Amino acid sequence: MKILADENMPYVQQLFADFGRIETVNGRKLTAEQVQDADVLLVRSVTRVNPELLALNSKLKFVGSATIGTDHIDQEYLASRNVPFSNAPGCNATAVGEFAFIAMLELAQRFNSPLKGKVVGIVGAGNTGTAVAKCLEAYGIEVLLCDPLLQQSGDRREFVSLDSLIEKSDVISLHVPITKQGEHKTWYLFDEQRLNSLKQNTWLLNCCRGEVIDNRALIKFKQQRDDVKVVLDVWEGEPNPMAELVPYIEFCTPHIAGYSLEGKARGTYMLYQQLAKVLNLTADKQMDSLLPNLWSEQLSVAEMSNERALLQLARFVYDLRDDDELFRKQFLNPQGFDQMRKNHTHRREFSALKVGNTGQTDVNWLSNLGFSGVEL
Ligand SMILES: NC(=O)c1ccc[n+]([C@@H]2O[C@H](COP(=O)([O-])OP(=O)(O)OC[C@H]3O[C@@H](n4cnc5c(N)ncnc54)[C@H](O)[C@@H]3O)[C@@H](O)[C@H]2O)c1
Ligand SMILES: O=C(O)[C@H](O)[C@H](O)COP(=O)(O)O
Repeated sequence: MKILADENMPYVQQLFADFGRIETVNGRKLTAEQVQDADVLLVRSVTRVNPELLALNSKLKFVGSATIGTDHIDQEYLASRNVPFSNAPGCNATAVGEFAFIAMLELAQRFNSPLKGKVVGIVGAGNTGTAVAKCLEAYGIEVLLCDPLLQQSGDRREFVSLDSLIEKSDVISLHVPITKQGEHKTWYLFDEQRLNSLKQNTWLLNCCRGEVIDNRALIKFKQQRDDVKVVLDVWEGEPNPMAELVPYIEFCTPHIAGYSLEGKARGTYMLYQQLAKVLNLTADKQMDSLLPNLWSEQLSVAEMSNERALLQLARFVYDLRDDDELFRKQFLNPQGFDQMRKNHTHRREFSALKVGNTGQTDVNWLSNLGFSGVEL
């Protein structure tokens, strides 16, 4: 069996070698010729799986995408050909949640305006939106959720409309899939009009898909509204973000919010399990065996009395400033965006770090934030 896999998918050899012969490819440049004799195709978000890509292949038994998003997959077409498909829902949700939380702490530090006391609106309350809410609520931040689809489906949480969220939130974090049709379509959800409705000093973060914000409108808006601060992990027209937009953005990253080591491993592992199920193969490998040990270091936090201390702890895990600096240097280079993604040093999730308390202050809430807690 020939397994064609994106070269940026970790742990493919460890997990899939028993199932067949693995060939790794550049997912962005994948051609129909390369795919023609594959039995299994494992992709990431940069590969458009559509009739053109599969035109020469008549033996495909499974397509897997190690991602949450599925907008790059023509699922109807796969179904019409009876090719089973699976993505990896939730695989990197914790990574995105922690990324957005860290970005908010960075903004707070940069603008000397504490996160504590602000109201954060989350648009899209699925896996990643819920993961951000979990971090924020652990820290005692008020969270508003907008998700009309979940609301209609009977989700028992409290929801608000998008207009109300915009009106009440100091910070807005976007966590919707990209959809081009229907009542709740998200393509340019934040168009010129909606951007203009943001209240003074709003912070806007986009960690879902670039086209949820009209990036041209955002340039125009930022030219008038320096009070609004923006963090972008995703960009309209990736891998070529609009150069004029970058100077207006506080923290720029190349679509790596979900790039924790755990998140990527989980993505590959979920496909391993799905392929085994579809082809009736034995999946006896464990995900934990893939990951390096937790940090041997245990950080002792005698007290966590101010936001600066929390930011220091978060920076120990992931320093967003490094990725932002690199982005500004490299995004205009040919292949710059993709190179940054390919060479990204996967960060660990909060759970990889044990925090112990030698002081009197109660820091147990750090466990709710995701750190491995240790009582001392
Ligand atoms: N930057 C990254 O690295 C990264 C990582 C993971 C996911 N993503 C993107 O984030 C998206 C969301 O991921 P998720 O795991 O939270 O997905 P999810 O499916 O668990 O949740 C998305 C939620 O958005 C809601 N939604 C849809 N349209 C909406 C609208 N118009 N207004 C409000 N809510 C709406 C849905 O009802 C759903 O509950 C993915 O589809 C993917 O495109 C990006
Ligand atoms: O949808 C997702 O899961 C993310 O956008 C994903 O992390 C993107 O990473 P890629 O597949 O492009 O490596």
